[in-house]
Order: sequence, then structure tokens, then C-alpha cells
Amino acid sequence: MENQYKLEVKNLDFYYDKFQALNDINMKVPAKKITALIGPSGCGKSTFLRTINRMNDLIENTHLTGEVLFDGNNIYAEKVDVVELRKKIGMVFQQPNPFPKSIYDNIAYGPRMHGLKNKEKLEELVVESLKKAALFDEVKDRLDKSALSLSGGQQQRLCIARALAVKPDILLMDEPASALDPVATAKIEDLIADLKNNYSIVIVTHSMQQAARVSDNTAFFLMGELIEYDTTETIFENPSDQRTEDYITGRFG
Ligand SMILES: Nc1ncnc2c1ncn2[C@@H]1O[C@H](COP(=O)(O)OP(=O)(O)OP(=O)(O)O)[C@@H](O)[C@H]1O
Repeated sequence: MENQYKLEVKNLDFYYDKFQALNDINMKVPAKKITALIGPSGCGKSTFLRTINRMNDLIENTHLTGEVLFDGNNIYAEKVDVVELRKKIGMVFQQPNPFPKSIYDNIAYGPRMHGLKNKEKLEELVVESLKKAALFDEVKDRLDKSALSLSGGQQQRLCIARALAVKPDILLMDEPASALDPVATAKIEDLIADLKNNYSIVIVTHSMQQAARVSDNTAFFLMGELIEYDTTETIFENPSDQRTEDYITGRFG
């Protein structure tokens, strides 16, 4: 049987110094689905997302207890190679953050770092990644131009292409469209829907409309706790917790 769940989070507590930002999170993330994380500002969505590929390791004075199983293996086990892990679990941030390099080099950077030297293979991979991120047609004549010359929406798709180039399994997205206008946002949402066929996606969003539009399952967080996690339809149409209902109907948050 193919692994039904890509990720299994068990009894996860997370602390910034003495402040507990996540409290006993238990959650299973299915493969090749889109899982949205929603909740009011400061409830721990981004913190939770960063625990999934150990980005929080980069923040001083943090610690966690519990487990995050990726394909059944605890990513916090001692022998885990974090660079390899982040290759399999890629991340796209709120602000597009291309390197100040050419479009081509932005995409080629990761594969090169992981040892791919062959020029033709690299080129193939760059083209393939740009196509997957629905950007190729717009940039194919200027791959040698600076990535910073692209529009915000194009830059974000470039960052998605860059994440795809190292062939991840999971894509983590932290409000990937919040810095973009509605047209660019729609493109990113279409792209995310498309990517679901091949990747498992976890997306943090402030926009409940966006969660409702793109995701299969939705998790509602409040003050560091996972209050309710169900199909997106259930969360938005028939939530079982009053706090979820209050949030999605706009009564707080
Ligand atoms: N680097 C940090 N150091 C200390 N505390 C932090 C740090 N990052 C986040 N926090 C705290 O942890 C809690 C959760 O923050 P987090 O950014 O995960 O929330 P969020 O739900 O993603 O919020 P938003 O929607 O505003 O981005 C907040 O109380 C925040 O102040």
C-alpha cells in the first residue's frame, strides 16, 4: 500500500525560549493533497509549518518535544541529514525571495549544490521546473536575465520552480500569495491546484477564501493549539467546534 499519510505529527510541543508556541499538536497530513493551516495572527501556523522541515532549528533558543514522522521516520532523530530533509520537504515563503542571480541560475542553484554538474541535464531540469511552475513561456527568452527583473507574481512562481528543481516530495508554503495582486494570486492558486497531482502541499493562509478554494483539508489553529482538523468542506460548512465556527464566520481573528 502506498503510504497514505506523508506526515504524522505526534504530541508536538514547541518553545521559543520559555514561551510555548505549539501545544500538543497531533495531525496526519495525507499524500498528494492540499492541507491548509488557518487561524488568527500569532496562533502558531508558521511555527508549525517550520517544524515540518526543521527550519526552526535556525532560530536560537528554541526546542521541541514530540515527533514529526515523514514517511514513517522521525525527522528529529539524531542521524537525520537536515540538508537532505529540506531537499525532500521544500519551502516557499510569503515574500518572493529569488537570489540576485539570473533566472537560470536561481533554478540551477539547488541541483548544482546537490552535485548535478552535467550541463544538458541541468538545462533540462531548469526548463522542466519552469514549466511545472507555469512560468516557462513567460521567461524562456530571457533565462540569462536577473530574476529581480521579474514581477512579484513571476518571482513567486520562480521560487516555486526553484523549490521543485530539487525534486521534493512535500511543498510547504507560507502565505505564498499574500504579497501578490489578485491576478497573480489566481495564477499561484491554479498552480498549487495543479501541483497537487505530484506533491503533498501544506499551505498557511490568512485568506479563508483561499483555503476554501484550494485545499482538501483544513486545520484550524488557535493560541498554539490545533482546535479542529477535517475536510475543508466540513470545516467551512459544518465545523464541530464553536471556536472554529466563530473564526470562519468572522466573529473573531
Ligand atoms: N522567532 C521568534 N521568537 C520568539 N517568538 C516567536 C518567534 N516567531 C514567532 N514567535 C511567537 O510565536 C507565536 C506564533 O507565531 P507564528 O508566527 O507561528 O504565528 P502565525 O499564526 O503564523 O501568525 P501570522 O499569521 O501573524 O503569521 C506568536 O506568539 C509569536 O509572537
